[in-house]
Amino acid sequence: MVMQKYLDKAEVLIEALPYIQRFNRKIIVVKYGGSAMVDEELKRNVIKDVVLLKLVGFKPIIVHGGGKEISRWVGKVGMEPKFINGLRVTDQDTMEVAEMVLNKVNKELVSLVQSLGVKAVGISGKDGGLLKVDKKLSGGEDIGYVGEIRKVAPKILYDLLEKDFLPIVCPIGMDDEFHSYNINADDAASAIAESVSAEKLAFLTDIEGVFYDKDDPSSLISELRPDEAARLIENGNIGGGMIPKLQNCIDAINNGVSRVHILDGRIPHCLLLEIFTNKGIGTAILKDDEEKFYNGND
Ligand SMILES: Nc1ncnc2c1ncn2[C@@H]1O[C@H](COP(=O)(O)OP(=O)(O)O)[C@@H](O)[C@H]1O
Ligand SMILES: CC(=O)N[C@@H](CCC(=O)OP(=O)(O)O)C(=O)O
Repeated sequence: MVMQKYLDKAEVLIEALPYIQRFNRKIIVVKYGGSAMVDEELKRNVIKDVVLLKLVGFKPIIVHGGGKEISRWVGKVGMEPKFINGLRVTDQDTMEVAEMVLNKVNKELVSLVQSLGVKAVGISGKDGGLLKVDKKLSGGEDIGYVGEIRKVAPKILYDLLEKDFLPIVCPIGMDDEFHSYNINADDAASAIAESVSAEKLAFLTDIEGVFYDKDDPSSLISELRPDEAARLIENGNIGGGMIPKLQNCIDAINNGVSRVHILDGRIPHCLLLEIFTNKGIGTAILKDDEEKFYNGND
């Protein structure tokens, strides 16, 4: 019985080894969404996986959200959270709360990584001029201090990676006048992944992946090419926050990121399962010319 347990572990390791070799020294951007930060145990497990990726030689960068936590604090100070097309309407007061909360989440993640023995540095998109933004409108409507990323200056990330730090980025940027802007964390993650030509971009969210029918969990799609993903959006198969997420996946894959995944961050070790096993989980967005692994199953 005990022996079997170790044999199983050895099998897992043997399956993982080619992936460890293939991705050694490669950059993996992990977008860790607030919806997959529901409790401390879950957070610790997700961060443990990212730390492991670092220890076996990958170069992970975490880009995190915290939308739920921002809404909680906005409510605490007596304001009503408001969203238009998935983006938070961000007036001056909301911006202040959002920046405070995202910085708090950022440093909590830094503490977690450090507690697991890896050196981390938490920054926002303001640091080193990482994320330069313009004001973003939603369907022509002014939604306040919401940023559209115009330019990414990844030098700060390369410098941190070179010095062996794990960078943890929160989605706040600055415009040319040095005002702070709130950025959707999916936008920040894909822009950062593109700017460093990441090998992988993984979105950790609160659903198993992309469903063909948004109300039918048995309709999970394992692999999608950019044109298929665009068609799903056009045809109305996709709703809510999954629309900008999938659009970000398409943009990332069309702009130099080799592989993009949407994973259920609530599944223990979802990142490791996706990266180190042949089967994978969630939804992978493939390049146009990449062969599908699950031919016919979608
Ligand atoms: N076709 C679909 N497949 C999967 N999820 C979908 C689909 N259409 C809408 N959704 C919704 O999108 C949500 C994920 O987006 P969002 O809540 O913005 O995630 P996050 O907070 O992690 O960025 C899911 O929880 C789900 O309710
Ligand atoms: C402009 C905008 O909507 N910004 C987001 C930033 C945080 C975020 O995106 O967090 P999740 O990934 O957890 O959703 C917000 O204020 O909620």
